[in-house]
Amino acid sequence: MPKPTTIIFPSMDVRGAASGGSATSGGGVSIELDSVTKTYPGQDVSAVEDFSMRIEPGELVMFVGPSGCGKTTTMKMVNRIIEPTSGSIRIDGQDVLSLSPDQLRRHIGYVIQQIGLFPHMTIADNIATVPRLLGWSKKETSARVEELLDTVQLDPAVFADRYPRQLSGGQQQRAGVARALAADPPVMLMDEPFGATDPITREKLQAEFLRLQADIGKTIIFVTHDFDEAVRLGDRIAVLSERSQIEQFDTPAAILAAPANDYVASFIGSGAALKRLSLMPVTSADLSFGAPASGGKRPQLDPTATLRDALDLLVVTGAEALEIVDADGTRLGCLTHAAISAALTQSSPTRGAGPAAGEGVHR
Ligand SMILES: Nc1ncnc2c1ncn2[C@@H]1O[C@H](COP(=O)(O)OP(=O)(O)OP(=O)(O)O)[C@@H](O)[C@H]1O
Repeated sequence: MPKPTTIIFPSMDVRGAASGGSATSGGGVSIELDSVTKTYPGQDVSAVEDFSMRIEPGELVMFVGPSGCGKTTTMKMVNRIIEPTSGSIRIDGQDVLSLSPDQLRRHIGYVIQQIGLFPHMTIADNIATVPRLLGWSKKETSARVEELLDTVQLDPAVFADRYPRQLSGGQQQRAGVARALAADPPVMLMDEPFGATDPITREKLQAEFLRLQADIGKTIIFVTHDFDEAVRLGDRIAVLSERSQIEQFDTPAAILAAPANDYVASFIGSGAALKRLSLMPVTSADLSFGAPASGGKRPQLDPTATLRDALDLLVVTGAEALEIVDADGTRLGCLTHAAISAALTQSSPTRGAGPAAGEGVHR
């Protein structure tokens, strides 16, 4: 992949030179917001007030909160679609207010719910927009377009020359992600990117996105209304209330195990224990090695499955225990209801701590 013509985030200079040009080589950079406030003209109350947060390179941070709490305003100040009233924002240590907004936006991927593909341009031309603005050659640009269409699982032979209206909602969303990744930006801002898709497409896009992020390791701010989406995707979740006040900022496992207050607890909703089990691999429970009880055959589960999968299987089959067996057929032990309950109790992390051992199976 060609290198951007202008490097605006200092550490990207080093990484860009060393990357050798893979499709997904960018890595991420830190984002720091320091006492950021936004008061819209004519408004008495700020939409965002005194917001401070540091996001580590390569981290995927979810902003969750009710409609109107200031999630989008906070996020859009990072690429200066909205200008802060006061405070500072640094990307890779560099003050974004010192950069030209156009330059800044070419180095920050942006994906929104409405997708924002240009309707009169083909999918290939849509994806090529930023590389062209950055002065990449035709050959480099078309190679990049093809590579990205492959990355988001849209066959270039089928989709490159189509127009957005000739794609399904989920396909358009994938093309939107490809366009945001075109110039390999170190930072991505995603505003309810999967919000308009049906539940099945949404789950598929989330799974694809997790696989992609495991490779590309961008620094991502991802806005969602959906707490379950935040749990599934986020390295950390910021639960926000009015004026973007941070009620809790921690890993999904830590928030589920120890919500900071009633507001956060109400946001988690029912089923916190089940949500936590979906973050824990079966191997985080104590597996026992006794012989199968009544000689009957027990249902089997792969060690990559979660404790939530295990509980589902126990309930559906009515079995008293499951056998955990790896892909080579080696028996790792058996898993009981009691062991699942014990794993849940033992793994309760203290507030502010990282994920408990074995949690975080989604990444
Ligand atoms: N251009 C604007 N002028 C005045 N007020 C605005 C403007 N844009 C947003 N607001 C107000 O700022 C507050 C925060 O809006 P924002 O869009 O950031 O919230 P949000 O949490 O992203 O909401 P949603 O989840 O519904 O998208 C809201 O009260 C909104 O009405």
